[in-house]
Amino acid sequence: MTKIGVFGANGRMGQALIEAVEIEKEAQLAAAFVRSSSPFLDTPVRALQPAHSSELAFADEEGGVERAEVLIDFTLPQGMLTHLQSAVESKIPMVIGTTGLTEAEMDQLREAAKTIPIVFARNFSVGVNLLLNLVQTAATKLADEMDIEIFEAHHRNKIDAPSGTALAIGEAIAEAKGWDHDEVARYDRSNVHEAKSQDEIGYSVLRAGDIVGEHTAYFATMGERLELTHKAASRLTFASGAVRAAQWLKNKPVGLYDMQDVLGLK
Ligand SMILES: NC(=O)C1=CN([C@@H]2O[C@H](COP(=O)(O)OP(=O)(O)OC[C@H]3O[C@@H](n4cnc5c(N)ncnc54)[C@H](OP(=O)(O)O)[C@@H]3O)[C@@H](O)[C@H]2O)C=CC1
Ligand SMILES: O=C(O)C1=N[C@H](C(=O)O)C[C@H](O)C1
Repeated sequence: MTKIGVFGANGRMGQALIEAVEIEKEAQLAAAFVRSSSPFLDTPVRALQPAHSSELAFADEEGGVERAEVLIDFTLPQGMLTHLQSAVESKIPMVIGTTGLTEAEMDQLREAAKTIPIVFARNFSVGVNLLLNLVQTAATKLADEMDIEIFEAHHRNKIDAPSGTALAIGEAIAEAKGWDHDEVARYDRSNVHEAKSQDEIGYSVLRAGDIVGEHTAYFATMGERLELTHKAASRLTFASGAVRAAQWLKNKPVGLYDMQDVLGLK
């Protein structure tokens, strides 16, 4: 049995995580943390999740992390870093799915992984983690003159863009090509008045309605086009992956892992 603490428990992913823990027989919800200022503080988890089986109430994130054997964070970068500090102080392993981190914030995460075991992934679905391998195959096997573009679509409330997954796909392609991702990433063509070059990775973003998460990598040349697409139909997909990662991480040595480590895809 793995006792799990969820930060941002009232959020979209927080709610999906509570559901995923409930479904997993070998996991138990030890704490559902919200901000000190949250209107949900001290209200029963059942108020948001009527099917939840325990008497647990939403708890203040500023204390009590030691109730959990593994902590899970899908919040925002600033919140995640505060939660990470609590995890490090209490030496509790942490699964992190928060996206939109700057390089400096990533450095703090890497530093924390010298003290506690961490799984950090910008997408916890099995399909996307396989896609990261498939795009590397496409990038190395297809002819050099391919145009490479990445498209992502998400719900209207997503804040960061391009999505963490889109960037992970681009970074995987750049690695396979031997490119520096920062040098080849093209986020905006509105001021580029010239033809597309084959040594760049273009990104495009759509935000609309309730789209859970869709990603396509395009490899295109004259006469043919390969499109590799993943579509998530439910947040439970990511949440179940994160719970699986938490169970996997529980007894692992200190270090930084990703979902490909959890799934054995490396
Ligand atoms: N890696 C993956 O597979 C996936 C990653 N994500 C990522 O997860 C994150 C959350 O997404 P989602 O659930 O849709 O977002 P929501 O806005 O629904 O939830 C965010 C949660 O974080 C809390 N929060 C925000 N800021 C802080 C802070 N400074 N301190 C403490 N808590 C804070 C919010 O609390 P409050 O309500 O009080 O503001 C809320 O509970 C995003 O970064 C998203 O990209 C999402 C899906 C899959
Ligand atoms: O914010 C979301 O919703 C999602 N975020 C992740 C990302 O930025 O890639 C993963 C997933 O696509 C959903």
